[in-house]
Amino acid sequence: MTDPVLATHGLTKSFGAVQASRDISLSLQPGEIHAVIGPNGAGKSTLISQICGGLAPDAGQVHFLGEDVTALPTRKRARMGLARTFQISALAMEDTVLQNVTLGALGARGGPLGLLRDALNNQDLRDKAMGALQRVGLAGQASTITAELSHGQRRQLEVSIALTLNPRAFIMDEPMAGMGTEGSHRLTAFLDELRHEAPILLVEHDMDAVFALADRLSVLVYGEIIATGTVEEIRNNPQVRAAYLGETA
Ligand SMILES: Nc1ncnc2c1ncn2[C@@H]1O[C@H](COP(=O)(O)OP(=O)(O)OP(=O)(O)O)[C@@H](O)[C@H]1O
Repeated sequence: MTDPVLATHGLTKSFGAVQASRDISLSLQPGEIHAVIGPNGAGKSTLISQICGGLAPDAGQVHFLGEDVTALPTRKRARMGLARTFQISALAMEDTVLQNVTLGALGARGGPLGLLRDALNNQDLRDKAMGALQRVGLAGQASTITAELSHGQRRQLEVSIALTLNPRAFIMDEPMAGMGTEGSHRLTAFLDELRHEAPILLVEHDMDAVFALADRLSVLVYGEIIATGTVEEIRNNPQVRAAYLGETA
């Protein structure tokens, strides 16, 4: 097996008496979509926060690109190319699509945020932003006010911002949330292509999308990974069916 792009080793995190992560070890291979599924409160957000640097684990490590990044702040992990897209959108709704991506690209460069107006007029940054918009198919909406985008287009916009980071791995927190059936289908096709840019750790409740996309799934229940495997293996795992999938699989 090739070296994983991202791996956790024995991540453990408690909040008082609640063990939100119990000895979680998982990996993300090049080109792979690895989905993490589990019921509400299973510990998915806690896991993502530890991977991205928002929460420090009580024990365990996070390795990214072969480096132990457990002690690095979120910002440094992001600069290394750990690109998170958010469950709750952090887009500036009153700004144009291009402005949102340009500001994202500026953040990636670590430039002074006090010079926003300069940044928006900086040709290099604008070119980089337009390039990212082209890759997600949003170049035609560059001058659109972000609030006017559909849910699916907002997700594409978030990904285009992430693309300006030169991502080496995507961490996606419920990208299908709030999408209609058609939007989910389109986003599914989009993510299927995006995996070639960088592998995706996908936390998602939409099982149709998960089953269509995931090379591997890990099932999280009460802070613990009870199974990791292919879609077929997970669908047929009696423990998973009992704990989570029920009859929907
Ligand atoms: N900051 C916190 N303080 C105390 N308890 C917390 C905190 N964050 C999470 N928890 C608890 O840890 C457990 C896991 O929560 P987490 O939000 O990670 O689950 P989740 O799988 O992301 O849930 P959902 O699918 O509903 O978003 C829950 O019991 C939750 O109440």
